[in-house]
This record gives sequence, C-alpha cells and structure tokens, in this order.
Amino acid sequence: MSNPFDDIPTGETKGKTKQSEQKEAAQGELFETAPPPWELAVADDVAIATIVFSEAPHGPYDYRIPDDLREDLKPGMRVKVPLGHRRKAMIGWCIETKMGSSASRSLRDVAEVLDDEPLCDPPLVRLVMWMSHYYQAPAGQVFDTLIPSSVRANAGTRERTYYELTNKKLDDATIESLPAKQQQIIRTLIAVARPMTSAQIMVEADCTSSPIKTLEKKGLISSESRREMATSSPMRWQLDDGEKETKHDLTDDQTHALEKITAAVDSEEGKTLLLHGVTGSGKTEVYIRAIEHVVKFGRSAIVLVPEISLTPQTRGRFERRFPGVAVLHSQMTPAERHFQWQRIRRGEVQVVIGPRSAVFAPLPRLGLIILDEEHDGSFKQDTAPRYHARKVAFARAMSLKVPLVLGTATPSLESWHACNTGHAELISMPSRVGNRPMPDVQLVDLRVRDDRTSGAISRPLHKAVQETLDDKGQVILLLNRRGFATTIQCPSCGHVVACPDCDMPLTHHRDGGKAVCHYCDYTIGTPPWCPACRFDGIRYGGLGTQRLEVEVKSRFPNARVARMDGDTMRRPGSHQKVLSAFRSGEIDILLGTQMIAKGLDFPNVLLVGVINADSALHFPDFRAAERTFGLVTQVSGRTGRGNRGGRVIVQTFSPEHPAIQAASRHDYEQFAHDEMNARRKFNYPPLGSVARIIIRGTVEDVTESTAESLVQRLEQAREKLGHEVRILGPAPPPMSKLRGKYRFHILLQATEPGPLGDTIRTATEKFVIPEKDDVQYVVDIDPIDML
Ligand SMILES: Nc1ncnc2c1ncn2[C@@H]1O[C@H](COP(=O)(O)OP(=O)(O)OP(=O)(O)O)[C@@H](O)[C@H]1O
Ligand SMILES: [Zn+2]
Ligand SMILES: [Zn+2]
Repeated sequence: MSNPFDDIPTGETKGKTKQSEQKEAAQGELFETAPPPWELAVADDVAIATIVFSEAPHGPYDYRIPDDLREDLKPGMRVKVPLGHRRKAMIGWCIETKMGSSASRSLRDVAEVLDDEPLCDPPLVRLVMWMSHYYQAPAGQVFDTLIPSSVRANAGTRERTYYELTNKKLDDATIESLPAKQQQIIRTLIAVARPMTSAQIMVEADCTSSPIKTLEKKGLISSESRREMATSSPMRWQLDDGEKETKHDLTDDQTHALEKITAAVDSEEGKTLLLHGVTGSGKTEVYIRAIEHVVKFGRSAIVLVPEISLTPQTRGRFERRFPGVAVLHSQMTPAERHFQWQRIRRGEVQVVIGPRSAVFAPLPRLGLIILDEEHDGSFKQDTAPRYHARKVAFARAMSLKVPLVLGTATPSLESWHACNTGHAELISMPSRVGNRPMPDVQLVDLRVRDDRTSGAISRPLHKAVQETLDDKGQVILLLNRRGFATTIQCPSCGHVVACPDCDMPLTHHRDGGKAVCHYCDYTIGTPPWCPACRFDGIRYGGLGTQRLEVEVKSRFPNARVARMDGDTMRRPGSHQKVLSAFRSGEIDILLGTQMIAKGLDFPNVLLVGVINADSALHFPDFRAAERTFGLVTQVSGRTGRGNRGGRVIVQTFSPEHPAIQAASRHDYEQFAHDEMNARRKFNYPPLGSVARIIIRGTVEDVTESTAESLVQRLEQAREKLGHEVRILGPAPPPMSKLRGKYRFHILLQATEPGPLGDTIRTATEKFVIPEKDDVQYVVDIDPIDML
C-alpha cells in the first residue's frame, strides 16, 4: 500500500504534528496553489466559498458569501446556490471558505446556509476530497455517502411537519390500488412505524413531495407540526449470548501484540499494523485492550467488521467492556441511524462498531481504527463511490496520525505485501489461546470413485459426521451456493433455463418451485417441461444448500439441522436466532454458505466439512486462489475451539492445488509466497495497480462502440501523459449481460495508482455520451469484483 495521499493535490503537513495544529492546518490547504502574479496586487475584498455538488456539473465552483452569512458558513456545511441556468437553487457542500479577490471574475452569491453546524469536520472534508480524487467520484456524491440520509434530512430546521398514516391498518387492496410512488410512501410509513418528515419520506421512498401532498389530500396520511422529535433511545440488543463477563489474562502472543499497538498509539505517528493471528488466537481480546488504552486518554476508536460477523456475541464482548458503544448496521431504521450519528458526534461513545461505512463515523477524538477480517471483500463498496474501507481507513488514520490495525487469520495479499515493503508492521499470533492445536485437515479426493456417493457427501465425510453426532459434538458444513439446483437443463435438447436479462442460468429454489436469477433476482415458476422443445423431464443439476439440506436430513434423520444462507436469513434477527440455538446445543448440524465461515466461536464444533472447495477456484478472477484459501482456512478455524479438539474434512477435485494444499496445512506464508510469485508474472495487485471501467447500455453494438471510443481516448491520454499503462479491451466480461443491459469492460494496469488514475481522468474529462445512446460507464479503481 503506498501512501494514498501521494497523488492528492495538497501540501500535507510533514513530520510530527500535534492533533490540534494539524486540524487547523488541514483546513484550507486543499487547493492551495500560488495565485497568478496579476492577482497579487489586488486586495482580498470578498469572502469566497468553494462548493461541490453531487449532480453534474459537480464543481468545485467559487461563490461569494454575502456579509450576513459570513459568520454562519463553514466548510462541511450545505448551502443553496444558483447553478448554471437552473431555475431552482441547488444544494451543494462547502469545502472551503477563504478571502479572495473579486476582480476579473463575477461570482454568484450563496443563497442560503442549510446547516447550523458542519456535518463534517475539516479532516473529514479532506478525506472526502481525497476519495473524490482517488476513486474518481463527484465530491458531492462522496459527502452523500459519508453523511447518512437521515442526518441530511433532519439536520437544520427546528420545527417541522411530520406525516403519519391516518389508518394504521390499511388493507393491501387499498394500498395496491394506489400509484407506485404513493404505495411506496405508505409502505415506508408502515415499515418505519413512526411519524416522518417529508424530507425523510422523500429519501426513504425515493419520491418527490407531490405524492406526499396527494396522499394527504386523499386523507390517507395526516400531518402535524411539532418540535424536533425527541430522539428515541437506541434498541439495546439483549446480551443473551450466554457469556459471562470475562477478562482473560493475556497470552504471551497477545501481550506482545498489545504492546506493539499501544506503542503505536503513544507515538502519535500514523502507522499500519497487520495483526496476523490464526483462527482462535484471541484477536478480539487484543482489540479490546488496545481500545481501553486509547479510551484512557479520552480518545475513541472505530472497529470495522464484515456485517455478517457482527454477531450478538461480538457486540456483547464490546458492550460489556465499554459504557458507550455505538453499533451501526444495515438494518437500522433511519431514526436510529440519526440518533447514533448524533451520539457519536457529540463525543458520547468510545467505540463505534460497524461495517464499511462506519469508517466515516464522526468521532471527535478518534485515536485508533481497527479493521477485523481485513481480507473480507465486503469492505469494498460495489456502487459509486466504489471505495475500499481499508484504503479509506488508512487515509483517515494517517491524516490524523493514529494507528490502523488490520486483523485477520488470512491477510489479503495487499496487506501482506505492505508488510514486506515496510509500509506496515507485521505482528504474528501463530498459536491458539490455551495452546489448543490447530484442527487436523483431511482432503477427500472426489475423483476417487470409492469415496464418492450418489449425493454431495462422500463416504469419509458421512462417517465423520456420524462419529461426531455419536460423540454429541456439533457439525458445520459449508457449501457456497444457495438454492436447490444451480442449473435447470433439458436432457433432450440441452436447453438451459437462463435469465433473459443476464443470460446466466437460473437457480431452482424448492420453496415455491421458483427459478431465480442470483444476479438480478428475476424470478419465474420453475418450468415443468423444457421451454424450448417441450420435453417433459427437465433436470435439476448442480448443488445448492437447499439440496444439501435435504440430503443431510435423509442421511442423519435424528440430527437437528439448520440452514443458514441468503434465503433463510432474509428477516432481521434470523441470523442471531439460529446462532443462539446453535450455541445452546439445540442444533446438531449447521449448514450454509460463507456466512457460517466467519468469526463464530463455538467450542462444541468438533467437525467442519467443506462440501466443495473448488467452487471458488475456477472463477475468471486473479483473486480466485486467495478466496479459496481464505474460505477454507476461515471455516476450518470454526472447529477445535474447545477442549475436545476438532477436525476438518475438505472435499475437492483438485487436492494438489497449492491453495488447497496450503489451507490444509494452515500455512499462510507458503500460500502467500506462491501466490505472490504467480501475480508477479502479470503485475497483478498488490504488485501493480488495476482499474476497471464497465460500460453498459441497452443496445449491444452502440455499447461496444462507445467502449471502443473510450479505449481510444485512454490511449490518447496515455500518449499525452507519457505514462506506462496497459489497456486491455474492450471485451465482454464474464457477466456480459446484467439486468437487461449489455456490458463491456476495459482493464487498465500500471505499476502505480497515480498514472493509472491520471490516464482515466484525462480520458474521461470531456467524454460525453449522447443521451440517445443510453450508455453509461463506471470507473472502478482497485476492483474486487471482476465479473
Ligand atoms: N488470554 C485468553 N485466555 C483465555 N481465553 C481467551 C484469551 N483470549 C481470548 N480467549 C478466548 O478465546 C476464544 C477465541 O478468541 P477470539 O474469538 O478473539 O479469536 P480470534 O482470533 O478473533 O479468532 P477468529 O479469527 O477465528 O475469529 C474466545 O472464546 C475468547 O474468549
Ligand atoms: Zn429441450
Ligand atoms: Zn438476471
């Protein structure tokens, strides 16, 4: 990882600075360039605000601040300003205020200041500008990502109008008779179950104010003006994870790790530490102690976790040790989100735990950022701005001169490489707490006929499950495919039932007999005969978790079985429910997708079975081996966490594959070594930088020719800048059609991110696609998803 501030146009304060000085310095230096000589003679005669927008044109543009607003407007606030020829004033974000000269240019006036206080402090404004630059996203859009919509909707005014349903028990027929937007508003009000302002409704139901007014006229909703709503107290999750308040004596490894982290905190230098601790080495305890150290000095910390590992168990560990913990997650209501954001900003919490967006938590005295399971792909946002929380955390930590701790049993090669090149410090915790051994891993070669059965579970795995059940132990089975059958194919003509919008095979789901596209959720009833040739006897091929569940139940009729995947975990709280049932021993066999692979700590799990280790291995993606190694290692880590040992059975068609071999020996270093060599050949990350541009449109050849002209522009930009950048494509990606749009992609490679970014910026600067073409493109810097 190179310094992400390297390519941002700013004079970063070098060396050691105190936080307070640094805060002031950060403000206003962003666009500092020497003024042109003819301006030097002119006195500063006007207050200027620099504003950015989320809609095109994105700015930044300068505006004059009228005298009566001078005191009010600060960077990080929103304003209303005229823009272009629009009749309505636009909302924009102020990134800078300064004195300047009005000579030689005519500035328009800021019309209104919308916030009483900045929604972002100066370091966060700076982070926004860095993200905007690095990820090539409009700064206004980045602001909108940083500040929850509920905060944006609520901040500002004092007395406002709240809407609620006049009849709380509207029947479905009445709702369905309404136009779509109005339906959405009613559904939103039902879901939120409390009065909402029109701004909140507009955000949540994605509508304008006119359907709200219409509903009021129809008498379906009523309005009332009230003082700002008293913020409800957050829902305290019950700490029903059956754990006692325990403060362990640290192991030597833990003590050593903690010392390194606290030393980094005390040094007040930004520093990245990679905590490479095997599964069950007690990383969480180290995090907690490190945060205790930070809190002692009145500072606070952010802990980023993949959403799915935010189990009650994890939050319980933190909530028992700190009085002020704010937990952020995707199932919060807008009101809760707003409440938590305010608490955080007022400095009332010491620890914020949450998924990737928690990296923006507005803690006033941030002293430490921790990223747990740092290898996890969910830290990358897959919509614009396509940021990676690890990179953003790094940028935020370095600019505040606080440490960033990356914790994992299976480091991303990016972080591993950072250690090898001196950009991060490696801390190892090579053994489990209590000197528990790592579990034995047995590979079952599925090519060996004698071991195979007609189902998904081989003979050795069947035997092991039976033995474990006899021993009153628990079993985890991993299969990374949901649904029943992954292909629906006609044996007579070969026709595969596919999604009309994505061209991908539909997955058969047994519940309700549905055929579902896993890319866009397109759903039809599974056809009983072949849609192409009418052959009666269509076949379900491929294995999903539903089919596995059926097989497991028939093989082990006395076992209590639960399935955990995207289908069974739709409802809020269902994840928690299954896990607590598993913990209390009401479930013998837990089977599911990768969501069972992470972070679970159950001592009675004596066996882990991986149904098909190869499923991720043959993906057209340079990270396929890394993902396979990570998944097998992580799920293996769920066993042997108690005093009764544990073992792992991995079924595979390629037992000799280096990633599977290394995972079976718990040998991360060997894996990293092999994989780094493989990537070096092609300059893949972390040895080089990659960017991807996806072009999508409704007409195939128009989309392709747009992609081709973009490639030409990229080539011209490369020439002009004299950069060494490899440009590949345009080519159809593995997902050549998605949600009814044709897709092409362009891959760019370079040794450094700077030239790569510059080339794309130059090429796209004035690249306008005619509206009639209906083609859009997105730039993905450091892509994770290559489909
Ligand atoms: N010093 C200690 N002494 C005894 N038990 C400990 C100690 N530290 C942690 N533990 C316990 O060990 C178990 C594993 O710890 P933890 O879940 O933090 O490991 P981890 O490294 O995060 O593992 P994973 O990567 O698999 O999630 C927990 O039950 C925890 O309470
Ligand atoms: Zn057919
Ligand atoms: Zn689809």
